[in-house]
Amino acid sequence: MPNRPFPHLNTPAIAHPLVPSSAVKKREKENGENHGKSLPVRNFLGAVAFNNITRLVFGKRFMDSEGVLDEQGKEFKGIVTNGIKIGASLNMAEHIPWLRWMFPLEEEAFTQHGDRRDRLTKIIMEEHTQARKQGGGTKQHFVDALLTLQDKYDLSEDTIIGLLWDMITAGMDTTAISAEWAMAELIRNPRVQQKAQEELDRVVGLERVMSETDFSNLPYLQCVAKEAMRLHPPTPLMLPHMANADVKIGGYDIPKGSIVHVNVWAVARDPAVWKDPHEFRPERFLEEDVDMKGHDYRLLPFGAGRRVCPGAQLGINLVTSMLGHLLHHFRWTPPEGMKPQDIDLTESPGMVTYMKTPLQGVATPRLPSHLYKREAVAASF
Ligand code: HEM
Repeated sequence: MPNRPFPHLNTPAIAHPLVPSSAVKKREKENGENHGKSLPVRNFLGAVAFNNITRLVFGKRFMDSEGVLDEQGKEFKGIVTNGIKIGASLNMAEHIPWLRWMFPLEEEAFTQHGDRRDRLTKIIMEEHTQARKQGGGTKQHFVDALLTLQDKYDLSEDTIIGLLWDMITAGMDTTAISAEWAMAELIRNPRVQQKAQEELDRVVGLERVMSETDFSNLPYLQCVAKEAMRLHPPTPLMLPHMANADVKIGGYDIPKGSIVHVNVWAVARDPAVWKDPHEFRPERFLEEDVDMKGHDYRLLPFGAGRRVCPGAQLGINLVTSMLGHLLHHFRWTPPEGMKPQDIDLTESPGMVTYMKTPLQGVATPRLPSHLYKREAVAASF
């Protein structure tokens, strides 16, 4: 398998996937002063998504508990940022052929980027190989799973590196964007926010933090995540597909070889299949259980068929977890002087659709203070 880039997701979805370490330190100091302040929600979600993915894929948290990046983390961040930059030019050149002359594919820049990415990934792969050799107690992260299966499935090093980075680019911004849209809807709809918090208080209580095992008892929270992904699928046109045969759909001829985009955004807002499609009303999914992992064509934020998102359940769990923690720990309101309905839901156009105006929110704690302590997480295997 070639080392496939992920151009659709390489758009600048989260402008700052990491909160700069200096900003985090400052934030730590100012913790008390944040009370009542309007916060850039995207920055925090971007940092959480980054940590989630690097821990899943590499078993590493490149940030310490203070939010400071280590050397590898800085290099990793540089590679992600550069990928976003050069990926955007590839997007344009691929999708608007008559503009290609304006966006030369910059082969040299791609080669350099690939080399830099491969260099770092190989170092991390070697660390995992050594750790596995040295002790049986190592955890099975995605990189270990691939390295263990390398011989059995004849996986080249290029393939492994490509798969690792597919996970990183596909799983990071999508989850952070989904959570940001959901939080925007929750601040705009205090009724929904309160109902989700009442459920959390009933199920989790006020003396511990939520965990993934609580999800099955939090049906309304799950509906909130689903309703957010119905109205705001992060990849509204999915990934480009190619017709492998001549087909006729809805009276249109699609010749073999055509590049096809499915507008899942429009399908999920179609008044012919959704009642009050523009209303953010999670209850609709309590009334009717609609699958969102590729089986019900009214709701396809993860696509469908053999190229369906392989990280769908993981993505749902990550978004549900972010929302659950944010709602359980804090009551969220708009910045002072702004009404909930004035939150700007304009989309920034692109293959990945993020909020044009980054969400700002005021967080008021709801739990006892000892539940806000930062837990140090081991940055090793
Ligand atoms: C809310 C979160 C997510 C959303 C909305 C989402 C959505 C999508 C969509 C729409 C596709 C294209 C499907 C198609 O064209 O038919 C896709 C592909 C993909 N996603 Fe996700 N995704 C999410 C999270 C994740 C996560 C967490 C991972 C892994 C860590 C992941 C890994 C992938 C990969 C590897 C592909 C490419 C599959 C292929 O080309 O065969 N995604 N995703």
